[in-house]
Amino acid sequence: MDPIRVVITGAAGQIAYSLLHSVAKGDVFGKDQPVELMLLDIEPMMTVLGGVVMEVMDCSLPLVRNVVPTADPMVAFKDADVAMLVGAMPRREGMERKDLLKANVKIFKAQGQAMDDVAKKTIKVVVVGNPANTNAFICAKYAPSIPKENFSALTRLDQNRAQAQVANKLGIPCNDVNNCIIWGNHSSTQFPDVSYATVKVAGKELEANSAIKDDHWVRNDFISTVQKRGACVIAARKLSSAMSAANAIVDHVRDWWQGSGDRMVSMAVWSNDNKYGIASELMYSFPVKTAAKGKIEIVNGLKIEEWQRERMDLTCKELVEERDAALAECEE
Ligand SMILES: NC(=O)C1=CN([C@@H]2O[C@H](COP(=O)(O)OP(=O)(O)OC[C@H]3O[C@@H](n4cnc5c(N)ncnc54)[C@H](O)[C@@H]3O)[C@@H](O)[C@H]2O)C=CC1
Ligand SMILES: O=C(O)CCC(=O)C(=O)O
Repeated sequence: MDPIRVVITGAAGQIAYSLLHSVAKGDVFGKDQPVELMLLDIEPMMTVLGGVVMEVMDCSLPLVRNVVPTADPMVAFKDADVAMLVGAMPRREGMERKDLLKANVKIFKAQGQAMDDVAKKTIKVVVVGNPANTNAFICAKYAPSIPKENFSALTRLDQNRAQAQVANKLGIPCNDVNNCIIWGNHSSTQFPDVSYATVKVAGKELEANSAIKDDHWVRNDFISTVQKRGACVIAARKLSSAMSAANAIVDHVRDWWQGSGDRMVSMAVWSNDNKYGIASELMYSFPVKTAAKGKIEIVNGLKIEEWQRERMDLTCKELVEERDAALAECEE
């Protein structure tokens, strides 16, 4: 099989350090798919990145056909099939993710422009660097020759956090929880929702709500725990999540490349195809299904109650504000 060209930005940073091994050994694209790794970081990090390249080589992994460290986006994105856009400044304690907008959004403008010039038009892009949804919007906007459907932002970490909270509440393994949804922004306004989730308890498939039997928890503590999880990790580690973020990137891109099957998963995607009344031209997280190497389809038609509507609209409002601020920043 021919190798695919996979770009990882922020390649000298902490998330990439956890991510590279999984990508290189076939956890994302399959155990028979060779990869060329295009590792982008900024010029001052080239020595560190050189060390990362040595380590990738020293893993002696058969699927790795080439590793290219570079500080030049035009080199990194040339003919790229997939891009995992991690490189950006992380927030520190006390900041909201949108406080990073000014520092980070122009990175994604420049990378969108580079992709527009040199990447394959079929490239699949996941944006991780925060504020992830809005950075993905900017990246897509500045790559007009690439379909908007090829861009996404990571909310899988939030989905995994939600699944883990439900599993913990019921005392069951995480893989017995399915279809938890993250609506909206990867921020403290996000809406983690178990209304359509199913769980397996004592061998029986049940609706999550009937198994949990605690509406107050589902509408309050559960939501705020997931919303604030990133901040709690920062408070404890003095660094933002990295292992769990890398794990979520693997889940997101694997499901996009290999298909999600019958499961709904959450991805922030171009909002224009939604039937939930969410404004167009946003990167909003929805329940989606994916066919292998195919288009991401929003799962439309789920019944929405009033209390859900309010939360979905609140996070939408924040995304509209972020988008407008980002556009103003990019036009300066
Ligand atoms: N969406 C999500 O679920 C999550 C998002 N994040 C975000 O991911 C980003 C990266 O986090 P970490 O790896 O922990 O940060 P880090 O600081 O360890 O690494 C970031 C790397 O990006 C590089 N970088 C900066 N500007 C760049 C550019 N223009 N091109 C290429 N590389 C560039 C830096 O030199 C550094 O090596 C942060 O913005 C963080 O907030 C983190 C966890 C979860
Ligand atoms: O919380 C942050 O700002 C950094 C990491 C992150 O986005 C997360 O852990 O969800």
